[in-house]
This record gives sequence, structure tokens and C-alpha cells, in this order.
Amino acid sequence: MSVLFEVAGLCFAYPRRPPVLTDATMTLAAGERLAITGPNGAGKSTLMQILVGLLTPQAGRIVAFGAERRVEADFQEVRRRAGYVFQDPDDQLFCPTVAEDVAFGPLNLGLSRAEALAVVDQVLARVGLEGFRDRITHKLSGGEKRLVSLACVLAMEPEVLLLDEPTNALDEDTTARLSEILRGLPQAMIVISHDPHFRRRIATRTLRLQQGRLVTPQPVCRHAGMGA
Ligand SMILES: Nc1ncnc2c1ncn2[C@@H]1O[C@H](COP(=O)(O)OP(=O)(O)OP(=O)(O)O)[C@@H](O)[C@H]1O
Repeated sequence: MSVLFEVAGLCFAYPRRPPVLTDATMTLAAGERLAITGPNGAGKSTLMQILVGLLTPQAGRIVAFGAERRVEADFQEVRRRAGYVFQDPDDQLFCPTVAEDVAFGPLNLGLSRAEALAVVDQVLARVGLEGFRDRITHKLSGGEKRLVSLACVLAMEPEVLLLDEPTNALDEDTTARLSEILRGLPQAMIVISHDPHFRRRIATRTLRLQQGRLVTPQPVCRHAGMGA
């Protein structure tokens, strides 16, 4: 199975702060939906930003799509191939209407207006927002904004999806809807999530970031301390 991301020994500290990552190692293979969990402030968003070159680790190795990535030019290609859905949709959406937001990426890639609008319709249908083309973005509900953010990223046809707490502030129905959408996508993905129910629904594997390292979580033992 082809490996899409392979990172080893990542160390990272923000200036004048204690280290966030001390030895983070993980791989993402095609077809996987890898969930990352861990305490608040453990460094999950930091790790995701390092994967696409928005932050530079002090040590460690990043291989993405078969090549080692070191400098900004390497990461520009990574960002084209790995679509990042930010934690806050307001960081992702900046156009007056949904159609303009979703068409922004495809138009930048050189598609004609008609081609871009065809992509808009296709991805809005994929996230269950048919008929939202002309809606005013800032008037959408939080859940709708999140789905539009995902549509914006899907419009770029990424090979990998990186989602930072996609169910944050979603109600149960919208969370269930998002789970089904994600399960139906062909892309491998890394999903940061604090929501165990959501992780169980979508993840093919889970890693926990704690004390700067990624570890396989131990199953909870309900009878710990009760036995012999
Ligand atoms: N730009 C920054 N400068 C200094 N410290 C930062 C910066 N960004 C994040 N931090 C700190 O780095 C640590 C890791 O932050 P990060 O957002 O990666 O954690 P997280 O695991 O995603 O947390 P959460 O689950 O709460 O979203 C936190 O202590 C945070 O306060």
C-alpha cells in the first residue's frame, strides 16, 4: 500500500516556549482515515501545520507523496495535494457567496468560469448542499459553513484531506452527516478529533499525541484495579 505521509522524529517548540513535539512519528497510507486525539494543547494542530509546511520543525524528517520535503517550494506542492480544512470555517471562507468561495480554488488553477461552476455544483452535491450556490456565506449556520469549507477543499481535488476538529460545535445530526460524507470520500485523511463517538465512526486507526509523541491508545480497561 502506498504511503502518503511519513514523518519521523519531529521536534518542535514555539519561540521561548517548552517543546510541543519531542519525537513525533507517524505514517498515513492510501485508504486510511487516521484520527489523532490527545489533550488540549498537546500539539495536534501544530503537527498538522508542520505536515503542510506552515510551521518548520527544529528536527525530524517529513516525506510526503514519495519525496522528502524540506523547503517552502517542496511544501507548495504538498499543499496542492493535501487539502487542509481549518478548525474555524471563518478562517477558510472569505467570499460573499458560497459559489465564489468554492470556485476560488478551481479558478486559481486556471479553470474557466463555466468549468469552475460545474465543480461548485458537483462538490456542493457531494456535501449535501445542493441549492446553496447563491447563499450569502456569512449568513450560513456554523454547520453549513463547515460543510462549505470542506466543499472548498474538495473542489481542489486533493489526494489527502487534513481536518482539524471538524465536528467542533456541530450538533449530533450534522456530525452524523459529516461522518457519512467523510466515510464516502476516496481520499486518505488525517482527522484531529476529541469526539470518541465520531472517531469510532470514521477512523480506520487512531493515534494519541501526548508529551510530544504519537502513541497507539491503550483500550480502556473497565475493571482496572479490580482483579488479581
Ligand atoms: N503561535 C504560537 N505561539 C506560541 N505558542 C503557541 C502558538 N500556537 C500554539 N501555541 C501553544 O502550543 C501548544 C500546542 O498548541 P496546539 O494548538 O497545537 O494544540 P492542540 O493539541 O491542537 O490543542 P487543542 O486540542 O486545544 O486544539 C499550546 O500550548 C499552545 O498554547
